[in-house]
Amino acid sequence: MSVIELEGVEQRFHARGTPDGYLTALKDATFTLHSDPPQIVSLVGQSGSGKSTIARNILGLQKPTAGLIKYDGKDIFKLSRAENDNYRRNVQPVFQDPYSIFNPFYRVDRVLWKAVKKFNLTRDRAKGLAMIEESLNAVSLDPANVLGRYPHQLSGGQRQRIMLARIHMLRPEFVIADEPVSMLDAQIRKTFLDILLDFRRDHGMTTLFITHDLSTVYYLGGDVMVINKGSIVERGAVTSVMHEPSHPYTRLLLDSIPPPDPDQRWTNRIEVDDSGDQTPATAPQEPVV
Ligand SMILES: Nc1ncnc2c1ncn2[C@@H]1O[C@H](COP(=O)(O)OP(=O)(O)OP(=O)(O)O)[C@@H](O)[C@H]1O
Repeated sequence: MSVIELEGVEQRFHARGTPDGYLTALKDATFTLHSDPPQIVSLVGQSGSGKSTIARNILGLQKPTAGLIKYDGKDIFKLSRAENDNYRRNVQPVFQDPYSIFNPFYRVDRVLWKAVKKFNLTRDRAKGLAMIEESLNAVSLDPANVLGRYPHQLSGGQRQRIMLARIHMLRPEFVIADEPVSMLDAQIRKTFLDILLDFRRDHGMTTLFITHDLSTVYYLGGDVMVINKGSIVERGAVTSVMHEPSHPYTRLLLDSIPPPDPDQRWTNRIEVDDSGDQTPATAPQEPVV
């Protein structure tokens, strides 16, 4: 079992126009994420509340100005090279805009082949291709339909699912998902959330799911943390936090959205048809590494 622990994490940025020249984006953030049992923990808060800062801190993209982030008891900013490689494999991001991850000049295959190579999944091309195809199928993408295409030839939902296929190949312990569905329509959004739920059930992945959308939090279930102006003000099971919020800010947040109607909750899985919405791939389907 692995654990990510945040202990008193603070993130300050230089900022003009503030009394002391700083903006405190995150204050005393303290929480844990466990890989066993796998869990979905949503982090919800308004724009500017510090959600992405937490994601960037955990992913090691931004070193906090105070406090510690530990992986299995070790400061993630002081890991040995081997430990750091292990951390990077086991803590994978999904961002809001997958387009920025893709190089527009390369076929999307490259993102998947790079993962095979970087994390040494196999040296055998045929096995690598089999892994890629299996992972694309696992996220409801038809390999014949997406391999060989360039990023602009795929929809936003397909690009996001390529990132999920990459995660499926790597089987990390933790997924840090920063507003991954906010640019997707309702149908694709649901498909994406179902895949994350499948990953937890089938592959034991724990997800920190960052969102400002409470209906998404309801759908995912699990735990929710509420963040307000850089402080985590509440954490608990989604049902109890949503029905009996203990912090005034959570009540305010809940009051600011229309109450979810349980009868309208998504219950049935939607099969996505990827066949009709794209131009055919003309490029040969060779791996680009
Ligand atoms: N690199 C930076 N330099 C200065 N200020 C920053 C930097 N990154 C974030 N901030 C500020 O820190 C605060 C928290 O930002 P953050 O991106 O974490 O919020 P958020 O909750 O993810 O917002 P959103 O939902 O709009 O993405 C904001 O006031 C933001 O302007």
